[in-house]
Amino acid sequence: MKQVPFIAVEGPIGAGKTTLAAMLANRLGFPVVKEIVEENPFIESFYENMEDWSFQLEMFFLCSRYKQLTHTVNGYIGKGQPVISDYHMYKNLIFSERTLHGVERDKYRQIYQVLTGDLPRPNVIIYIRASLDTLLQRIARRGRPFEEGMDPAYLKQLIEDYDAAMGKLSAGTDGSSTVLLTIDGDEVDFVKNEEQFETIASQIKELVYESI
Ligand SMILES: Nc1ncnc2c1ncn2[C@@H]1O[C@H](COP(=O)(O)OP(=O)(O)OP(=O)(O)O)[C@@H](O)[C@H]1O
Ligand SMILES: Nc1nc(=O)c2ncn([C@H]3C[C@H](O)[C@@H](CO)O3)c2[nH]1
Repeated sequence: MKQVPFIAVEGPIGAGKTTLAAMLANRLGFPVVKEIVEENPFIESFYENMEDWSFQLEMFFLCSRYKQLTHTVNGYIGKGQPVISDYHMYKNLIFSERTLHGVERDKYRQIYQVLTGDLPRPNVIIYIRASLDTLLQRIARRGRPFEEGMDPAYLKQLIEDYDAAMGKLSAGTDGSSTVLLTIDGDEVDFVKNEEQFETIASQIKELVYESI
């Protein structure tokens, strides 16, 4: 093994990132890093009025993820221990490029570069793609109150943004070398179908112990 396995699970809202990251961590015996959501003091206000609250919300996510990743590097990756995370730092840009505008977006981009420039990047990304219908169903079933009024057009846009961003990351245009494993979340049900989950786990094992 040449690199310490640093695996990120990504995909639009409700795709199943946290669920799959936890299942894989359990199966492979790796620690899991989960994003901080409910603690974000701006999330309810953001979903009520994105225009007014996006800068505060994006800055909170960016700073908390920066802090969390720094701890992860010091506690695990820097010591040669593998980690599975239910997000990639690049997620900050996927969302902020959509929600911020003008001066706030320019300032955010600069802060993003300063905070993330020297942080290690995942060497494997598991990208869960799913249709708008599937995502809306899962979000509704999960029942977070602040997501109840989410505009489907926002989610649809994020699906497209994710496709564009994952293509860019896998092509390595940001200077990193990343293996991208894409899962069709409409067809593959890793929660109910054990065989399908085992296939994903085997693919990851193979990548981790043979390629990276
Ligand atoms: N393959 C699946 N089949 C059916 N339900 C699923 C599947 N994956 C996840 N779910 C359910 O869908 C909901 C969303 O999953 P989860 O919270 O893991 O998504 P997420 O991508 O981490 O969401 P967020 O972007 O909001 O952090 C949860 O209720 C989960 O139990
Ligand atoms: N705008 C914005 N920027 C982010 O970086 C970000 N990360 C997560 N989220 C939203 C999606 C789910 O509702 C909920 C849980 O993922 O929080 C975000 N929203």
